[in-house]
Amino acid sequence: MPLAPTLMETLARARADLRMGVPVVLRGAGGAGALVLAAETGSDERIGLMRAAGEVDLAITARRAETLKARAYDGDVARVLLPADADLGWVHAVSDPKDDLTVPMKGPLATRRGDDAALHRLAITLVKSARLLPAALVLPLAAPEVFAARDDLTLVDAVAAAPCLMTLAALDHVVSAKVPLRAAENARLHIFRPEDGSDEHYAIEIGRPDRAAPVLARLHSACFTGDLLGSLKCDCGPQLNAALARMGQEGSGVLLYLNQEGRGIGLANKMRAYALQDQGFDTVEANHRLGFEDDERDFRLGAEILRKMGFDAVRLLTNNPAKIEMMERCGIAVAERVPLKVGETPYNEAYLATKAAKSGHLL
Ligand SMILES: Nc1nc2c(ncn2[C@@H]2O[C@H](COP(=O)(O)OP(=O)(O)OP(=O)(O)O)[C@@H](O)[C@H]2O)c(=O)[nH]1
Ligand SMILES: [Zn+2]
Repeated sequence: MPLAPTLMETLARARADLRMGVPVVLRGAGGAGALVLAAETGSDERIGLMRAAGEVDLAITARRAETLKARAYDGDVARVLLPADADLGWVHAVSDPKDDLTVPMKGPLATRRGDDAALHRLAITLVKSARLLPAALVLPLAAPEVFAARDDLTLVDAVAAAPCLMTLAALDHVVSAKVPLRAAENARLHIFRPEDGSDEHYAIEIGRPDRAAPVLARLHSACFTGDLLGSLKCDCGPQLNAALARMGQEGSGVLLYLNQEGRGIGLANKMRAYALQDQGFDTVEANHRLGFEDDERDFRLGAEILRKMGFDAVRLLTNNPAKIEMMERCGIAVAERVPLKVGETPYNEAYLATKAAKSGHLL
């Protein structure tokens, strides 16, 4: 049925449903499946209905389980059993670390072992890609198709979805036009749109860089607080301006503005991480307590956009060795690293020191 949504399009629907607090159905190997509800957006009523239908687990990441001192028997995932009186407040307390210090969970939390956790893992991948807290309620279903049809829920083929979610979606060049900038009057803005319905990304091309030589390039990840508000908590705004200024001085360059806010966890989760930093945790610890890895960005994206624009070698403006490694691995040669040390303030001194100590940032 060519008019029916493809798997990738169904996944985009599933993400939108989860963000709204609507459950989705996964069909697993062998025909059995699961009903999935994001912990962050689920309601007491829907949780109650799920519990009435069977035994519900709360899937969390091993990172979050570590903070909660719960055993993760499934490697990167833990399946927490719901106590008899578990309600929405309990679900939020397990999935959101905001009150960990003031109202510690009365543990120990019991976790499931044995059987297969593939659907729980996929549930977490889906809620993460919806930029929600990485925690999901999962109810096993014997007949997923029947369940999905009854309540008109999005049905996802979980076996095919797992590899699909690992694959970088194709990017379409939508449009480009001149945008004269303070830093460089001869600038063009290009818009790239991923075919999986996720956020668009931008490229700012300064001058007409020679495609046969390494281009001065910056892979900038969106930072609403730093880029737009002038936050002193990070160095993003000054880095953005300094990179464009350098390209303007040299007369050519390309700045990719990647919509990977908060190192890929989204602005709401980044603000949750900031709130944890107010409690004394550093930038890496805060991500871990929320259940995320230090850095959830996919830098294949940057490489793909560069390639689409005709570049295969860069002089990369960065202090982050992971970006250099990723570029090389994706087939973009890094002819030179150009350091970008600007924007240090008393407020971001500890943040920059943590990045150097824990994420290997070059000083
Ligand atoms: N999760 C999280 N994200 C943050 C925090 N502070 C800044 N960010 C995000 O981190 C990203 C910064 O990206 P980049 O400017 O590429 O920084 P980088 O990885 O250190 O690399 P270079 O600047 O190239 O050296 C942006 O997406 C910010 O929104 C934080 O405390 N927690
Ligand atoms: Zn920032």
